[in-house]
Amino acid sequence: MVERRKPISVQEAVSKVMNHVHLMPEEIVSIDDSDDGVLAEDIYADHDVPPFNRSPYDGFAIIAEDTSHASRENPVTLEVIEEIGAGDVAQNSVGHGQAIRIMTGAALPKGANAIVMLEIVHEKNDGKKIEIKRHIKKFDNISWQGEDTEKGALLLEKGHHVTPGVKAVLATFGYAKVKVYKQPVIGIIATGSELLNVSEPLVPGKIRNSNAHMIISQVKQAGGMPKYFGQLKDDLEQSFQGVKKVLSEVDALITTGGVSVGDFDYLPDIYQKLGAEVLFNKVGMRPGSVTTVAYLPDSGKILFGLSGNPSSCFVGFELFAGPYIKASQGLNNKFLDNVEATLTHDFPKPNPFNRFVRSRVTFENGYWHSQPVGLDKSNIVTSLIGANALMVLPGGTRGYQKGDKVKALLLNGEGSEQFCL
Ligand SMILES: Nc1nc2c(c(=O)[nH]1)N[C@H]1C(S)=C(S)[C@@H](COP(=O)(O)OP(=O)(O)OC[C@H]3O[C@@H](n4cnc5c(N)ncnc54)[C@H](O)[C@@H]3O)O[C@H]1N2
Ligand code: MOO
Repeated sequence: MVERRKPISVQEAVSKVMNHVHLMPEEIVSIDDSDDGVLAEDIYADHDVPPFNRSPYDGFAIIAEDTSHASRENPVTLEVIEEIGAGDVAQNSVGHGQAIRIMTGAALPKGANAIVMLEIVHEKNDGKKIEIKRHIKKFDNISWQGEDTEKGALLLEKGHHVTPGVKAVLATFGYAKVKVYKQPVIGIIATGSELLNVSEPLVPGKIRNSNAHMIISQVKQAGGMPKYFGQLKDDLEQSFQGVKKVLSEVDALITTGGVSVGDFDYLPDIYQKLGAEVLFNKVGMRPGSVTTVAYLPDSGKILFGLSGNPSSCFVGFELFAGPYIKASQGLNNKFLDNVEATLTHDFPKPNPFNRFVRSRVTFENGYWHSQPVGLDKSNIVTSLIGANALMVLPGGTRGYQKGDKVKALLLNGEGSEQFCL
């Protein structure tokens, strides 16, 4: 008689995983090697931005009051005394009746209190004089020192993801090198005697291994460095030796398949032989109920036993392995974002467990809408094509109806600090 496993809640399973996160060490990398990394230091503004008052336009730096009576009929004429480009500092200060020709980004010359754009002046005498036919207000068109950020401001806290925008900020403050957390190396092993490599032709009884390739990209998306060790046949001793061998080369290991209660589901035996502590082996969710997570107390490494069924494997990764990888890399926003959405179709399946339905969410007329994609079965692979969210349908109901309000976990969102169902 096979042991009956006792499911724990998804929330409980997530906290068990989070209580076993092993934070990666810090490293210093060059700014262009920090893409998609996670900051291991706070970033403060060590100077004002812009660092000086400057011109946002190509034009002329003038004293605004000189134009107070200017009009179409009565233009004011100013003498151009100098020309400066971005990077230059004017030698002269602007006096009454004078102007300095200035290019975008150049420092505002002393004496000037407004910039007038090139397009609205009339140049005369080979550019030695300009005519202005309207009143220019004091402080018009000045990009002020510190208007972007002031010296001393905390701009980014450690644990922030390095995005292109973050890199612009790092460069602004002279971070040629930046402290980030090392990427965890995540080992991947697919188990199952039925598995063929992607390049092999189909033969009766066999299927191609899709999970490994899916997980490789999920690991990358989560910020980890995938290391794929290939496929293992359903043989206890070989699988045990295979798993044991790769453990020294990885920070965490993901296997797929072999976690259920079948005769050839050897992962539970392998965990036992390794002396691992099983954190859970059944979760109150569909798909992915057999997701198993074990922990090696000696090395602090975690073992994710994801289901072999493609959709279960996908969901198990997104709920548990993805947040673990992000947290081990120090990322604050480690969990999937969620939005409240309106269900676009009836979903009549009764729900004993929480269901995570592959869905497509869209934002229309100020509201999120969530549409299930494909068949909601754990062995289905094609429903993963269009899914950009996992719609959460809490268990214990007779199903859901079009128009019901549901939560949807965004697969491509920015992430959230809290796990929220
Ligand atoms: N008596 C019971 N049987 C099953 C239970 C149960 O509670 N009692 N749970 C079912 C559920 S739910 C799931 S999900 C599966 C999970 O099984 P495993 O995680 O042990 O996975 P396998 O048995 O190895 O494979 C399941 C399925 O997925 C295919 N597979 C496996 N690996 C891959 C891969 N890398 N790429 C693509 N497809 C893969 C495999 O051929 C099987 O069809 O167990 C139920 N049974
Ligand atoms: O674990 Mo299975 O994925 O519930 O369908």
